[in-house]
Amino acid sequence: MEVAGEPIRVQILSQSGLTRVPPQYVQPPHHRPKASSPSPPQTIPTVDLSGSGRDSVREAIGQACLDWGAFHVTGHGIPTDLLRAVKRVGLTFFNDCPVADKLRYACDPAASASEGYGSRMLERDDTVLDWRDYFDHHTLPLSRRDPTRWPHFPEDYRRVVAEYADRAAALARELLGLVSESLGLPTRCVEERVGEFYQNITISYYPPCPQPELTLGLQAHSDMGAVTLLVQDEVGGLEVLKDGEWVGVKSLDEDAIVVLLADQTEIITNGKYKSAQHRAVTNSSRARLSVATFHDPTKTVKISPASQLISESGPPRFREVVYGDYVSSWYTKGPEGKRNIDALLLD
Ligand SMILES: O=C(O)CCC(=O)C(=O)O
Ligand SMILES: [Fe+2]
Repeated sequence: MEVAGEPIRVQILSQSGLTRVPPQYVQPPHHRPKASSPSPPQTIPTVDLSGSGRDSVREAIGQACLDWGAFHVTGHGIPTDLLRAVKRVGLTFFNDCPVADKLRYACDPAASASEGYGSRMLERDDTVLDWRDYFDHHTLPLSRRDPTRWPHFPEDYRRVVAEYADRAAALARELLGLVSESLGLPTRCVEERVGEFYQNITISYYPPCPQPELTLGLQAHSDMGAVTLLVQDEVGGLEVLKDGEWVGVKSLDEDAIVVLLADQTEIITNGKYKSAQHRAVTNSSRARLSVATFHDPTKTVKISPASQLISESGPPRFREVVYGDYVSSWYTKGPEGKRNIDALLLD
């Protein structure tokens, strides 16, 4: 949707006081969120990384990966103040920066995952739009990191995002180590197959929506890389698919981080662990902010199941893929649940 050549932002729509969402944002009935179910909702598990002994932490991670592909971590060592700060700077940018200033950082609407302030996720313009604006930051490797392309306001924005990026990468490495060990693999097995992290941070802003029952903040997908860390505020709206049902992921206490296994980890583990399908729903009263940190392979890396997990009785389940080809397919075809990883399945 374009206004005078400038792609519109959902926040501007939301603030215009409309009472019905424009048709481009209306999901087909089978994609719409359900009214909350009366049964007590189950939720993703929590793993305390500072818990007693690596054996039990490894076991808890393994079980969470088998059952959900998504879990909260606490005791991870990233200071709560830094988690608070990364949400604060994001929210300040969206709430307090004048639109004209924000648009100085507009991302290139023709390129997928380009850095900056945007709203549309896919290149295709025939898909239903998400009720979301975002700011995407290229953070690792350091050769991609140029904080002058990030907001200048509030004044500690760039320092906070850079500091958080480094702490998140260290945590992602630790988690992939535990994932490897939980499958009986050497600690660095999954990390080595991923190679040097390509890390992006997307701060998503979901404005209040006049018709939350018709829209999605972010359509159902699994993340394409290796592992995603997600910091969310207390508003809530993230949902994970479990046994065919969408389950809400409430924010826990302030230092909890949501971990989502992504598609390349599913391939490397030969499908022993599945990537988590997730989406974001909207609400009519409160804007929501989340900070997603993606840890992906470099585009030239070839990803295939770890040889240690392959045997005569357990043949490879996925064919090898060059990660860059996977990314291109994801952005051109769209996620549609897990169609991109399903396309790699061997008989
Ligand atoms: O905002 C959220 O909770 C989900 C964000 C997400 O899934 C993504 O950016 O890939
Ligand atoms: Fe995601």
